[in-house]
Amino acid sequence: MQVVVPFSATDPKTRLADVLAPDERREFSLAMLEDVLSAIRATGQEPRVLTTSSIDIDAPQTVDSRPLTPAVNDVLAEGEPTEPTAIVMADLALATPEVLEQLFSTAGDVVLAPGRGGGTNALVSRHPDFRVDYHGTSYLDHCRIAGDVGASVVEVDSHRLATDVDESGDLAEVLMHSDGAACKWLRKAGFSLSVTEGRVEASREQRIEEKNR
Ligand SMILES: Nc1nc2c(ncn2[C@@H]2O[C@H](COP(=O)(O)OP(=O)(O)OP(=O)(O)O)[C@@H](O)[C@H]2O)c(=O)[nH]1
Ligand SMILES: C[C@H](OP(=O)(O)O)C(=O)O
Repeated sequence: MQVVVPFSATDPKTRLADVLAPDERREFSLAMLEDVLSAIRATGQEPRVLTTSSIDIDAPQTVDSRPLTPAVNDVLAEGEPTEPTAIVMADLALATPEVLEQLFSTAGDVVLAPGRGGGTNALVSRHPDFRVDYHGTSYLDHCRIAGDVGASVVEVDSHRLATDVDESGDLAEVLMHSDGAACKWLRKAGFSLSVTEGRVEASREQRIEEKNR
């Protein structure tokens, strides 16, 4: 199986801009990528990163500056017809080898791990004609596309794979359910769990320069 991890290197995680500065978003994205690559390697697979520009990581990488959908569709089109392809997003900071193994070993022409909010956080394609169409309700779109090419679809129901880290509310999930590089990065940056009106959230201690203003 080829396992490909798409990664946006230039201006990643813009939806976290309310809580993280641009450099911090880049660092935090790389920490999540590190966690995802480690979890994939622990399943025995060797991941390849599909990145928008060259990055300094210890993993094979392919640079493709085009948007996500055409870049991934080229990977699917160029794969060996007999070899399954897995696409695993780089912002799955809660991913473990166990849930990835479940994804990789689930039988089906197209195996989808939906994200909360309509996305497709990870998939395996064993069908030569399956293609992706990311963003919006991509989970529903991928079910339809699979149906159109006559591919069977199986869903993997996993909290860890459903939790992609997009918005500030998702940071609490990382602090609660991970102890990897992304969690450590958040703690070092001053984030911790707090409970406000019965809701758990990740709040950040005031930075020293702000306190001194
Ligand atoms: N290769 C590649 N990967 C992408 C691209 N856009 C997003 N990704 C990756 O695809 C996954 C899902 O990304 P999104 O959450 O939709 O986008 P994001 O750039 O991480 O965050 P936002 O700017 O907040 O939308 C993450 O692993 C991203 O790093 C792209 O244009 N090319
Ligand atoms: C790539 C996109 O991610 P989201 O924008 O849902 O995080 C999707 O899964 O379609």
